[in-house]
Amino acid sequence: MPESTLTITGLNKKIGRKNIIKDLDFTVRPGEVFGFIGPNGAGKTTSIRMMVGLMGITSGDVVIQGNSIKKNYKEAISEVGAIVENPEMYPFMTGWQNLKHFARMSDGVTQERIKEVIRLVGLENAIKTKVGKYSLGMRQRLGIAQALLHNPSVLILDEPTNGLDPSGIREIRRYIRKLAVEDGVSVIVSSHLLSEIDLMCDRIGVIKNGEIIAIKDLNEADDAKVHTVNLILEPKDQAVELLQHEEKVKIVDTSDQIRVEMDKSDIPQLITRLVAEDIEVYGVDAVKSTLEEQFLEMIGENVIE
Ligand SMILES: Nc1ncnc2c1ncn2[C@@H]1O[C@H](COP(=O)(O)OP(=O)(O)OP(=O)(O)O)[C@@H](O)[C@H]1O
Repeated sequence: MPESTLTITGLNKKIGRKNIIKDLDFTVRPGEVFGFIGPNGAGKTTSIRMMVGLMGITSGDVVIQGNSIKKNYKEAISEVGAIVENPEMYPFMTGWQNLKHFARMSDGVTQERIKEVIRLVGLENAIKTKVGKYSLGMRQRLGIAQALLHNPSVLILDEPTNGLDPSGIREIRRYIRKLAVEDGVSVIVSSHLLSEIDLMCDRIGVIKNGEIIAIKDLNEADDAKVHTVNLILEPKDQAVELLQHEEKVKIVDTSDQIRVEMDKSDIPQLITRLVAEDIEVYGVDAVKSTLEEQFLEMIGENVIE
């Protein structure tokens, strides 16, 4: 198996005099779900439009299963399935009729394959129902089924959870994970809300002002991650003074409780030190900072909607 299904190198998009996408570089591995995260206007849709051949590339390249989108456009694009704008489905036709209709547009999609994609997205029981009666989540799944008809190795979904309720989000998450894990499809999902997609992603790439500012592996063991620790210590002033001299501790707030940031593994040592200095420990509460908080810190904003 190749190490990466999709490789983006030095991708740039200039519109007029504005550099909208700047030197994008990342790879997506086989069977991986990659989250493409950034606030509105960061450049997610523009990047995705270049990846799926809907928009010209100013410089750089997108290589899919070894095929450059610039040099071997047809081969590269045949490996991609995508929902970029809202999937165009006919509400007066059943799910099955819609898929038959789209199957006619690509070469070599068999009846068997149509049944297979229906199973993949779990729409067996609703496939004879008119799409007009589908929930938004079911429509999204039908859209995914359509994008998978020609058996692509990469599936690209722009904001797939947009407008879905929590149960719809859970459904999409489940089918996307299944596609990646059981069928080895590489999936790229974009979102401006990390909380909606972090559970389905193996890695995330954070984009801001057209640049990737961080790539984060969500499967890494996180024991060593920095925690926010709330401490109740007496006498407080003496405790704060001691903490100020601790190299591995960063004081965040002392107005009410004492709040610090530190590695969880350093907590026992700190407590030993406090006790040795005759400080009484009434409470220690370690809270891992959520990915959402880390993300907001990275993009330097408190509100991203
Ligand atoms: N055709 C265009 N001409 C000029 N500027 C454009 C054009 N298309 C996009 N932009 C600008 O490029 C930037 C990135 O837009 P893009 O739609 O890719 O962001 P996004 O991350 O997908 O945001 P959203 O989540 O709001 O869709 C924005 O500042 C947008 O105004």
